[in-house]
Amino acid sequence: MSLNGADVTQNKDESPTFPYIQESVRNDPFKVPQRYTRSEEVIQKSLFMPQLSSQLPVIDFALLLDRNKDELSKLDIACKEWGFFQVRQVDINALISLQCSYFFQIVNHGVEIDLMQRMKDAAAEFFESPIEKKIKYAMPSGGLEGYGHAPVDWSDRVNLTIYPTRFRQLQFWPEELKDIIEAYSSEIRRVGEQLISSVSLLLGLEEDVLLGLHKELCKGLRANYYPPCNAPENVIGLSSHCDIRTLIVGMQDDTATGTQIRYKGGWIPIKTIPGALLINVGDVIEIWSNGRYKSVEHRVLTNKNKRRITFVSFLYPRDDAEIGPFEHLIDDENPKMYKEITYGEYFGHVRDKKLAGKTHVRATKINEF
Ligand SMILES: O=C(O)CCC(=O)C(=O)O
Ligand SMILES: [Fe+2]
Repeated sequence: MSLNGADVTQNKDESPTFPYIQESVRNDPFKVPQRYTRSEEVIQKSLFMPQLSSQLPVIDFALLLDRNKDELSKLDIACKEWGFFQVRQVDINALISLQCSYFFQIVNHGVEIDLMQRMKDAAAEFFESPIEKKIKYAMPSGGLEGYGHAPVDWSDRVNLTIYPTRFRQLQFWPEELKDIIEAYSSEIRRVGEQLISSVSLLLGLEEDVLLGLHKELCKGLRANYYPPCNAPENVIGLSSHCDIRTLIVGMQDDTATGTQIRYKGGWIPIKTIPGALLINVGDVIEIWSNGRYKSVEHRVLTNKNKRRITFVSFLYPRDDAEIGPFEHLIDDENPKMYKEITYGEYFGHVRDKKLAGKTHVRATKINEF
């Protein structure tokens, strides 16, 4: 049975049950259906390295805009060694509670704390509203946009294309989120464009080259909702994956953690500074840079008592953009690692595949053909 495209099944007393995790938890907070239970091997324990997660590089956005050499080289190291970093807003109140070392790493990404909070509040209100209201925006089966759920992961989501505006599918935009999505996305696009320009300089190109190669900078927004789980050690909120885009600008939930990055064969939990934006390198930069910068595997675990909402803004090229490695980054020491492909071909190749660590970018590696 299908209601507005969403998969809906009937249970014994004929009331519909929706395949959304949040609804399942609402109906029975103690139940963890078998299909979400993952093996111990898949779940793999997290490494307890608090000193490492708090060292996630912090980039000073204002200095980056001034093309400050030290900050650019910090960005270079962040992209090379971590693939993940954070940019933060100056917020004196939050600073007071921080360790001293962070005082020297204050950055200013310029996105108003109030705007970020309004995005969080509006999305929380949407997710907490009755299913009958949310289902109006349900992602059709096989579709990519709208209010959906991960098939085997413990999360629901709203997924939307934001830019270029002609690609928008407004029927999937919750009415009450429209204005805030517009305001938030425009700010995040500004931050993303500046970061891509900085990466362009680091790769030895003029600052507008990388953006130009996108043909048009496209942007998607995903709000992830991770309901609490009675057996968090048995489920995964979002399976291990690398993002197939250029650059990803995330806004974490300051009230609960869960996101982890692959580090030396293990997993380390990420804890961002309140007000920070979390940035990660996607496959497209890995390919363009011939592997100098890596898109890092990450995953999300869930919490027993707390729900968690995160926002991920994906920046990526238009389908006809070429994404082969730059010639000047290929030499005897750095042989060409990936083959030329258009972004559309790359996306087509991965869109129907399951989330699975680094398998996607590996498929474009020269020696795997
Ligand atoms: O929720 C998060 O922090 C990460 C989500 C993520 O990796 C994604 O949506 O691709
Ligand atoms: Fe991701």
